[in-house]
Amino acid sequence: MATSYATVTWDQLHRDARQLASTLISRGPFKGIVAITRGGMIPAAIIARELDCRLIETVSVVTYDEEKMGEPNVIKSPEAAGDGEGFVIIDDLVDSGVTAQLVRQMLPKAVFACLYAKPAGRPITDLFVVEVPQDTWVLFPWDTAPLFIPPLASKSGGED
Ligand SMILES: O=P(O)(O)OC[C@H]1O[C@H](OP(=O)(O)OP(=O)(O)O)[C@H](O)[C@@H]1O
Ligand SMILES: Nc1nc2[nH]cnc2c(=O)[nH]1
Ligand SMILES: [Mg+2]
Repeated sequence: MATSYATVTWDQLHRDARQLASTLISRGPFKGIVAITRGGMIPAAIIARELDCRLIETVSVVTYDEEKMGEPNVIKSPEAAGDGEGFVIIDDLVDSGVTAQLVRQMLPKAVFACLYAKPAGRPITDLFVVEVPQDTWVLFPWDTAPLFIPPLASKSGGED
């Protein structure tokens, strides 16, 4: 169970995806992108725009039910990417690295890149943007909504 949470805003995610794209430029050109659904799809769309890449394949791996980890289950394979040659795999993050490892086995010649990496998954990546502590759960913009917080001085806010 995570001991803390890190919230990523849309702005931050966009900046981090652009930074990943600028690093990927020197590893390309790429024939296409393989997005790991669902979390990799928005980062992949931003990177595809920056790299002027229009061939996007997906691979669907179901590993987590909310914060609970289970056995990874591949429900769609990345047929169009062959053995991965000329492709870059994009995900939002690596945590244990189980999802990344499974996809790398399917696409051994692809480059693997993600926005955020926890220490256990970091060695499986070729590229990532920000390292996150292992016990922190990353909250993505699609997981969250702005919430009203009462002022400290209000009767219902602040100290109990
Ligand atoms: O390194 P791991 O421990 O395998 O965890 C990382 C994976 O977990 C999350 O996906 P999730 O399975 O929650 O599915 P989603 O992308 O559809 O939300 C995240 O998007 C990564 O794909
Ligand atoms: N949203 C989210 N999904 C995950 N899947 C595995 N680790 C994480 C995490 O830190 N945040
Ligand atoms: Mg995912």
